Amino acid sequence: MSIPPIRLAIAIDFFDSYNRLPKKVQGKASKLIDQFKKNPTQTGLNYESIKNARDSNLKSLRVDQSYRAIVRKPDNGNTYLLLWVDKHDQAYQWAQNRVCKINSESGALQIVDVEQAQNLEKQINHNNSSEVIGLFSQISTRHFLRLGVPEELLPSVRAVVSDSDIDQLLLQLPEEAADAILMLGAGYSLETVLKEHHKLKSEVIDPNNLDEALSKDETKRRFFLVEDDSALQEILAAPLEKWRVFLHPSQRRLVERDWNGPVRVLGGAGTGKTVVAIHRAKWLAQHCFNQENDRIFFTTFTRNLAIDIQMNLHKICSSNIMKRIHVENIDSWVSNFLKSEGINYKIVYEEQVKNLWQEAYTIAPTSPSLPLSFYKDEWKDVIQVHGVRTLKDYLKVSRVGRGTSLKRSERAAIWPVFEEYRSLLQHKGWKEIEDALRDVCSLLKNKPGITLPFRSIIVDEAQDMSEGVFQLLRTIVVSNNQGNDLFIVGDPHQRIYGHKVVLSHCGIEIRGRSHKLRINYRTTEQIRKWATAMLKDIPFDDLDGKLDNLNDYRSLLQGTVPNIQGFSSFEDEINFLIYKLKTISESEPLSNTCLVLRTNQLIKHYLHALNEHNIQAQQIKPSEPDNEEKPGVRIATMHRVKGLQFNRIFICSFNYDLIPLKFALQDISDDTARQNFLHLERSLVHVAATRAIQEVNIIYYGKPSPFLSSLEQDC
Ligand SMILES: Nc1ncnc2c1ncn2[C@@H]1O[C@H](COP(=O)(O)OP(=O)(O)OP(=O)(O)O)[C@@H](O)[C@H]1O
Repeated sequence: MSIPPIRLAIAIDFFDSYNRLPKKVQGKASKLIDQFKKNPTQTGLNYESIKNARDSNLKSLRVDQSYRAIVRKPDNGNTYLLLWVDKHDQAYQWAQNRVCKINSESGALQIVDVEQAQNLEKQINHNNSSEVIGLFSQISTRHFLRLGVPEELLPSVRAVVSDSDIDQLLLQLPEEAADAILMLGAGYSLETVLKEHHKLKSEVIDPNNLDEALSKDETKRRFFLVEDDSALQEILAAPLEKWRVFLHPSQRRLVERDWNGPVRVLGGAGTGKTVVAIHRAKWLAQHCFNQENDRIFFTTFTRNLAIDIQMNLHKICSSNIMKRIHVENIDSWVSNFLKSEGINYKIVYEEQVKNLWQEAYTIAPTSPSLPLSFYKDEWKDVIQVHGVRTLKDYLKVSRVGRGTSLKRSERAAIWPVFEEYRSLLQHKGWKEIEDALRDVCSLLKNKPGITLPFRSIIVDEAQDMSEGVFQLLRTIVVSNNQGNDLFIVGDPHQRIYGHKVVLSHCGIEIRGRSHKLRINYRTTEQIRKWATAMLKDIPFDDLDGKLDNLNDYRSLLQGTVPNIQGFSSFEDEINFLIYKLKTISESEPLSNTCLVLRTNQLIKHYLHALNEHNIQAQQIKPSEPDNEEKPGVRIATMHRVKGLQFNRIFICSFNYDLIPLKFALQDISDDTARQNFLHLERSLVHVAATRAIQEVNIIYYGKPSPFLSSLEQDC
């Protein structure tokens, strides 16, 4: 008799439990999966019932004498689920408390720990008076189910009266429901939440149709449907990086669809923006732009980030798909493009033009009397942003956002300094990146015969890109009404280079296609909270002229609050640091720990001190990726750690004079520029802290940073 096709789906938790098995047992479990996959009804497989199971479909299978796998055997049909593997008693205990079933309203397949759900309800009720009306009393049971709340957790959801109840609840909800409850708790209307989760309409759900349930985005977050043996072997061979397979439904919805224009995705640190952008590139290359000459341009702010992206793309894309994805940071692409057109001027940055500014400043008038920093900011924020080339244009241009007002006569008086600076640049054969961007735009628009292969552009770290960059990207990928043209991800709270953009000013219309990611996958809730409190009361834009906030941003991981410790001298701080590093090195490689500092100068001091104490250290240099193979603690500036992650972060020398950087601040005379600088400094701390997976240490000597006192009330 021929066996009807078997379908096997493996739960995300199975892979975790599999990875914890001793190597020998893994081999046996892998053999069992193989057997099971071929024919789950064969006689060699002995399904054992589980005594006192809440879900009678859960059975155990023998891996060897001591270990058991837990599977869900269907009453009918041919879809089997592999759920867990563990030592005999632990596996049985796991199974006794769980039910694995289809949510009657959302249609997603869910695994619920019933005992934990009951304890949660008791705990929430215990904390609150029965007189208080639940936060979500207006919302019907059907709506909650539709948003993915399992039946077993409904009493807990009903009992919620405070934010801290929500925090407890989030840890037990399936992720789609956690996302929805987070939004409701943050004050979004039910309609908005239903719409965002594509649940405005109710569906007819067959609670026994596993195949239908497995096709839902929500189920794909926690079950891997085995369709291809080699993919499964690959997953079992190495600890699984979950982002490669299990996208959150809100991530998957952004990736796998045709968009009829530019898309903008915001999300706090660690919410998987880069992961989404990487999967999006793969999906586009596979499904939309799959002709021989089609290319997708994946760009980001720095060269290091581009290298990381390329490496991660390799993990999920075949070499054929990789051929169609071009990854390069924007400045490098601009420079290479100009070279390919025979234009060879040097593109220069702040450090290289310091002396030129000093020289141009010698001709500054005594009235109005303005410091050099004012000229540099005026150049960056007014003249370059608006592409001003003549005095006539400068007299007309809007200076919105600058704190010091200037009469027309004063503008005219200071103009020669800018002219001088430009002529010094010209004399050296140098240009700033903003001018280079304009040159590329004009070449693309005016020079016949230039054709670029890019059908679509993906932008990561969009918060650090200038309007000049977006104008260029818009020019490269001319809107041809075919959609899927631009996919932009970023987080204005992590802006550390100071460019603010309004996408619509660059011809990029994102209305109806702007989305947000809310669940932080990297860091613990305690660290996320601390890092977010650092930004309290600062208004942040949404890259398109409106405001964004982090009210509905949460982590589902728990840990300890950042440890803040002060010392009376540098030596004392170093002694503490050495003691901590030695302790850490007893249980894990120091390469998982990074020391983060405000300046390059400080890095030298710390490297020297570490060396004196025989602690191996690797500096993560500005223009090189971190070599993971090299042993030793990592050390980097706050700017350099952007986009990276480590188990433990030490932000060192968190001193009064260094954070914010006093010598840079005292140079700034313009009030608005000072405010902006302070915001950037806070964002730098936010970025540094959110690189940590597990632990953040803030250490200082002497007087602590003033940023710490503003946190005391919040954390
Ligand atoms: N669906 C997912 N499942 C499991 N882990 C995920 C998922 N999405 C992202 N992650 C993990 O979360 C971490 C952060 O992801 P990613 O770097 O994409 O976030 P991000 O929003 O770009 O972060 P940042 O803005 O802070 O640089 C990574 O370790 C990534 O592997």
